Order: sequence, then structure tokens, then C-alpha cells
Amino acid sequence: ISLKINADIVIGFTEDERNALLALKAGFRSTFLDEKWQSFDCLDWYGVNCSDNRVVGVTLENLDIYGEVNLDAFYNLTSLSVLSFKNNSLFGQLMDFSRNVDLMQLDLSSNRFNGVISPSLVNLVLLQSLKLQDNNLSGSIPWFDQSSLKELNLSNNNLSGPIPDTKKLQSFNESCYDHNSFLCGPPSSTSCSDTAPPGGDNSGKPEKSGIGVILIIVNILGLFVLLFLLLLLYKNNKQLKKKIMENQKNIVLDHTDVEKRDDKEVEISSKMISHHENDQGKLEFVDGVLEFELGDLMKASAESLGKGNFGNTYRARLEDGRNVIVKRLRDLKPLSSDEFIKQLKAISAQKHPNLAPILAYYFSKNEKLLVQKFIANGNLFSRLHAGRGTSDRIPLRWSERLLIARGVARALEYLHINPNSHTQVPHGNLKSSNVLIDDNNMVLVSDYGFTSIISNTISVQRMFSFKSPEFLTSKKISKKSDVWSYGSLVMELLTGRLTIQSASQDENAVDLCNWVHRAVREEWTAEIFDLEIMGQRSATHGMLKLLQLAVRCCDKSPEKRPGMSEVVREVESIKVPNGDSESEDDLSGDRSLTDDSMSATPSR
Ligand SMILES: Nc1ncnc2c1ncn2[C@@H]1O[C@H](COP(=O)(O)OP(=O)(O)OP(=O)(O)O)[C@@H](O)[C@H]1O
Repeated sequence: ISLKINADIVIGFTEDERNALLALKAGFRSTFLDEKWQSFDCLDWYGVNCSDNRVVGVTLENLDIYGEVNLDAFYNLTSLSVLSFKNNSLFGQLMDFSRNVDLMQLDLSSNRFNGVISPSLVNLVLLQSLKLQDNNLSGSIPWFDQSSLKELNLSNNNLSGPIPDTKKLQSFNESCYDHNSFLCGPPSSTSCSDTAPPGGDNSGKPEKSGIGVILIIVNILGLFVLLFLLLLLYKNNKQLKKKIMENQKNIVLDHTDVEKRDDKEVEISSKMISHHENDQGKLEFVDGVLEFELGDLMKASAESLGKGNFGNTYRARLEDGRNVIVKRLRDLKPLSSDEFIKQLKAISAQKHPNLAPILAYYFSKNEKLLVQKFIANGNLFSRLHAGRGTSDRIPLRWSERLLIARGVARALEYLHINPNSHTQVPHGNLKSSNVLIDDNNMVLVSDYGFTSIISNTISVQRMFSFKSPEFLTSKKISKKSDVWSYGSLVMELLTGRLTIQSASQDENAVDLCNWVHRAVREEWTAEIFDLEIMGQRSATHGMLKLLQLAVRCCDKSPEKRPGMSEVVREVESIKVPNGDSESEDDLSGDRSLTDDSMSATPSR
């Protein structure tokens, strides 16, 4: 038997991978590569390393290659583990690495890459070495915190802003961040108050100039003179004194005092802040009925619930016993008072049984507050993950999870349709800590509409929707990004796993949308579902249906994801088991899940 070899058959890599490398080469001016990257056998390709018929390494160092690298150049190289373009003359934005989940070493040092450090890198949980030094990268450093990261060099770029306060980034020494225009905060020795904001000509490398130091001294002296004059005025002018006293009534929460103290209950009545005349603001109630005054809030005791991505959140107990939530918003767009009020009016006009109601808001020069109804039963993140492995843990049953999936779907559908407005703002930051559960086990989604008030740079860094595949390529979020976040949230409900959306600092957290595609491709079965619900055999059908829906919501292409109305229809079509059948399941004690019905492959 003669074996006919087709000369066009690719060996060692897939055809898609070979085409991707050819497309990459097309952007380069390199006669060397033109010559070396031709054959159909990966072995012949200079600098390309293949294993198990997949490209696992591309190492093109010191070759004087000039050219631009496409943003999605590595889209098809999904087994890539090592990539180095060290010391060439490559330019353009950093590539999107969201599909290169196996990437362990990335060296793009000594080139001319510009733009921001791709946020897709934050999600690479195997990344060990990241070398981006000696380029023209700008913007702030993303919140890297993967435990895998052992080596980092971001020096000699135009990066700016505080070095994020993550355990990992703080563990590298100063030299990794050296020579960046406006980077500040630990572990660098530059204090953030010393750095000028980025702008103007950014090309120069940092070097703290003598002029900068003189300016700071002049500023401090100016401040002293001002204080002295104020004191004189204060002494001599009784009227002014009276005014200051009046201003003192317009109290806003004292940031530093509340944060510094460890004890959770903090009396905030005497913590007065605003000394500026133009600091006065008004507490606007959404329903127009003045339920309490700002002064009442100030008299309340406050418990810090945590530092969210967009400000600190407190539970304030009013004198009449009522609890309200006060969010001190930060990192807002530069909105005027009118603009802020307009946006907050629009956000709070959205009313739905599954949206956490906003009660009031407050704007002054130094303080922007959001007052919300206090939701008593905590958030989904704690309900799903807290106390695992301990006897205190009360399992979250399948019926409860299904009802949560329903409630969240309905809330998103409402936001996407928004009958009260011509414009609909996607939620933008759906995650389990923003899903609250009240006394009646009602699901309430919070923090909606923030995309219209939070500054774009902060949204890009911190809001979950901005991590969707389409944002990484097209830089756009939409209602379909919310659908993607919803898919991820449903996966969290089904698997009980930690997602990077809710627990970015945790080394066990994974991008569940990526993970589920792998799980389905590799036909994992029982391992997908949370042990707490796996025993509920009567729920198997419903669990599979919800999983199939989550897979569709997690589709890489936004167009292929269902709209929220379709999602609601599908979730509502899943039967909620009654208490009896769930109890029978519990009694059966059968936790094995091995029959064929558990295949995760979506049905057509
Ligand atoms: N209306 C509310 N009632 C009860 N708890 C709330 C309410 N709003 C927020 N919380 C809780 O307060 C804590 C801090 O919330 P916050 O929204 O500031 O941060 P986050 O949800 O962790 O992150 P992000 O800022 O990205 O939304 C969370 O545990 C959240 O569940």
C-alpha cells in the first residue's frame, strides 16, 4: 500500500495556528522570517516550539524585527505557554491574551509597545514571568494578584498612578517599577502626593527634578500663609465665625476617622468635615419625601461593611432604629452637581422588585453619598462560599439557587428594557457580592447604573463587564457584556467555585466563563456541580438546563449570547422543586453522579 503524502498537510501545529503565525509575520518587516517561516512543518519554523501538535512557544529575540503586532494576533494560539519578542522594534498596543490561558512566560521587553498594559493579563492564572520593561506603555498598572507570578519587570515605561495594593504587586521590589513617569506609592519610594498627574509630554522618563521639590516647598509655605490669614480673619470677623459654625452643621461622614479605627461600631455624629462654604450639599430623597436629614445620618452609629471598588460602604443606624446603607462614592467622572443629580435621578428611577432600592443621594464638593435600603440577609457571595467545610455551614439548596438565578435575570432584563427611560445603562458590574438577599429571601441586585457615574479608567480596571471578551478586543461593553457576567454568576451558583469576578485576590478563583467552555469541551460531567446540590437527583434535569444556558451566556461572541428576555424565559421554564422532593433527595444520601444523563454537552 503506498502512502500518499499530501504536501499541504500541516505537521506539528494546527492550520489555524500556522495561519495565525503567517498573519503575525505579515505585520513584520523581516526577510529572515519570510525565509524561515514557510514550510508546513512546525519543526522548520525558527523560534516556534510545538508539542502535541500545538504551538506552545514563540521566541523571537534580538532579531531587529520592525513592525506592528495585531491586538488579536494570539487569538488562535490557545496552547501558547512561552512568548518572547525581547529586543526588537515592535510597536502597537499590547495584545489581548484572554485566550492564552496556558501562558506562563511573557517577555516583550525592549520594544516600542505603547498603550496600556492589557487587562487580559490579570486573568492568566499560570503566568509566572512578565517582562514589559523598556517600552512606551502608559496608564495605570492593572490589579495583578495571581499567586503564580514570580518575576515582574515594568520599569522604563510611562506608567502612572498608584501601584495597586495587591499582595503580589506589593511583594516585588522597587526596581521592578523604576523609571516610570508618574508611578507612585509603595513599594516605590515616590509618595503619591509628590507626583504630578500625567499629561502634556509624557515621553520623558521620570527623574524627580529640583523644580518639583521647590514647587512642593512653595505649596507648603503658601498653605501656612493661607492658614495664618484665615486665623486672622477668624479672630477679627465675628460674622465669618458665625458662618463657619453654620457650616459645621452640614456634616459629612469623616473618612479617615471611620477607616482608621478597628472597632466596627463608630460614633460619627461629632466627625465633622466640611469647612468650605461651597461644600454644602443637600440630601435628595428619591421619592421626594424627606425621611431624615443629613444631621440624622451624622448622629447615627456606623459600621464599616467594607471597601468596595467605588467607595466605602457603611451601615448607619439612625436614632429611630432604622438601618440604612451609606456608600461614599469615589473615582467618579468629573460631574458637576447638576450632572450628578441628573444621573442619580435616572439610576434611582429604575424600580423593580429585584433591584435594591436607592433612598437618597448627596453631592457636595468633597463628598458624594448614596443612601440605600439596608438588606438584612447578606450577599450571595457569603451565602455561597462562607463557612465551607465547617459545621456552621447551611447548604444552599438547588431551589434557592434557581430562585436567585431567576431574580437576577429579571433584574437585568428590567435594566436592559428600562421602561422609564430612553437610555438603558447596562449593570456593568454584576457579581455575587452585588446580589443581596433580604429577610424574605428575595433577591435584590445592587450597584446598578454605576457605569454612568464612575470614571472610565476606573470602570475599565474594576468593573467585571470590562473583562468580557468583547471589551478586550473592541473596547466596548453592552447589554451582552451583562449577559456574559450573568453566565459567570450562574456558573458560580452551579459549581460553588470562586470566580475572579468576586474573589480576584483568591488564588483558587477562576474565570468561570472560560472554565465552563473547557469543561464542556472535555466532557467533564459530575465534577461541574457543587457537591452541595449534586446529591439532589430530582434536580438533575434543571441543573443541566441551567448549565446549558450559562454556556450560551458565556459565548465568546456577544451576538451569539441570548438577550436577557430569552434568559428569563428559559430560567423560568426550569421547574423549582418543592420542599418535599428536596427533602427526599437529602434523605437518599446518594451523592454519586455518574449516569449518562449528566453529560455537560449542550443539547441542540
Ligand atoms: N444595601 C445593602 N444592604 C446590605 N449590605 C450591602 C448593601 N450594599 C452593599 N452591601 C454589602 O456591603 C459590602 C460592601 O459593598 P460594596 O458595594 O462597597 O463592595 P463590593 O460589592 O464588595 O464591591 P463593588 O464596589 O465592586 O460593588 C458588601 O459585602 C455588600 O454585599
